[in-house]
Amino acid sequence: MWVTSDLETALTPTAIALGNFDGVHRGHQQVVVPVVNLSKTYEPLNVALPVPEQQGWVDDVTVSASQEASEITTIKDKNHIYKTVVTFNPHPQEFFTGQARKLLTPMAEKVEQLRSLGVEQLVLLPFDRELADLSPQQFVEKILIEELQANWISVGCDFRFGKGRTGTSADLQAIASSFGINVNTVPLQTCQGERISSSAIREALLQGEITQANRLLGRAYTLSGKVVQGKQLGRTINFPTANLELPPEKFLPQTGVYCVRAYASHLTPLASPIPAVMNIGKRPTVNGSSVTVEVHLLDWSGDLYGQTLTVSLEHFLRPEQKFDSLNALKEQIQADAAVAKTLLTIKQ
Ligand SMILES: Cc1cc2nc3c(=O)[nH]c(=O)nc-3n(C[C@H](O)[C@H](O)[C@H](O)COP(=O)(O)O)c2cc1C
Ligand SMILES: Nc1ncnc2c1ncn2[C@@H]1O[C@H](COP(=O)(O)OP(=O)(O)O)[C@@H](O)[C@H]1O
Repeated sequence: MWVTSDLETALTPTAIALGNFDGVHRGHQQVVVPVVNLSKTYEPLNVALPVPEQQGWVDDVTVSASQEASEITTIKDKNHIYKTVVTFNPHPQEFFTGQARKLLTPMAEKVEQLRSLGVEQLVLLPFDRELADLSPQQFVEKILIEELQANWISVGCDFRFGKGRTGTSADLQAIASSFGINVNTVPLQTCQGERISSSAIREALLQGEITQANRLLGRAYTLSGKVVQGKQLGRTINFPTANLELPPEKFLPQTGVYCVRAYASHLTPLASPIPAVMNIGKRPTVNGSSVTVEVHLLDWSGDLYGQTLTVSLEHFLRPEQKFDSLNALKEQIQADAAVAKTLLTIKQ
């Protein structure tokens, strides 16, 4: 997938899903998938082809700008409409409040999720004063049509854009149609009567309602990070734990103990996760001070330091407790592991 924050290097013409898409949840997927599924025979409305000078191909979860320039020219095809997600960076709310937001899908995870849906390009519009001041008409004309040569646009029905968030999805439809461009407006999606939204997923995660969060997401919530050193106490109680270093902006669920599946690409094919237990918390038993995320892989041993480990959350098991001794903690972790094995075996 091609990732760019520079409009001059965007691949055009485009079919665009427009929005913030934090979480890439089931509602977001309803907006993005029609773009991906757009018929291959769809005729481009225009064929102007500026050749990009910079590149940022992302073939795995790492966002980088290190690939070969020749790759762009290889796939550039004047009859091809690039299936594109256009989003804002930083999030407009972050720009206006100056406060960083915790994210369900930090950039690397968002890229991976969109890529797995079949998106070919992610355009990260730098959200600055100039962009914030564009009227809805100017935003559509300058950004979507002139710069990105949009042929087709998909948005959620609650999408707002342009100066002061004055533009609605109906305005987008009216403006775009004056240029002969169709807008697909997706109604709000619900799941068992509840609206699917990033806020509902955050709320469920904060309550430890993992099944509900996963249902709204359409997949299991994941945490992904590099394995770093801890206090090396785990091995002394026969429960070594891989300590995950997460992006600082990653949204964390309620603290406590979870039943998870662990994926490490260097160890197992992605299809074969390793059952595991995880603790998110301050570890009061050992007088820990900061929140850590630690994973013990069941019936497994090996060296994980420096590797990237991803865990998918399956069940919340219990809140974190302060035990009188390491031995008491060890007995509880044994019990947690037994419950996790049962839960994961039943589900498989
Ligand atoms: C499944 C599981 C459950 C845990 N539960 C608790 C707990 O209830 N209270 C606590 O203080 N620490 C808990 N921990 C964290 C341990 O205190 C921690 O893994 C141990 O101190 C070793 O950490 P280290 O190897 O990073 O030094 C748990 C860890 C795991 C893997
Ligand atoms: N089953 C396992 N689950 C997690 N880590 C394991 C396991 N077996 C071995 N390890 C290794 O042990 C390390 C954790 O040991 P631990 O004593 O808890 O040290 P630390 O405090 O540095 O995490 C992991 O980072 C990994 O390299």
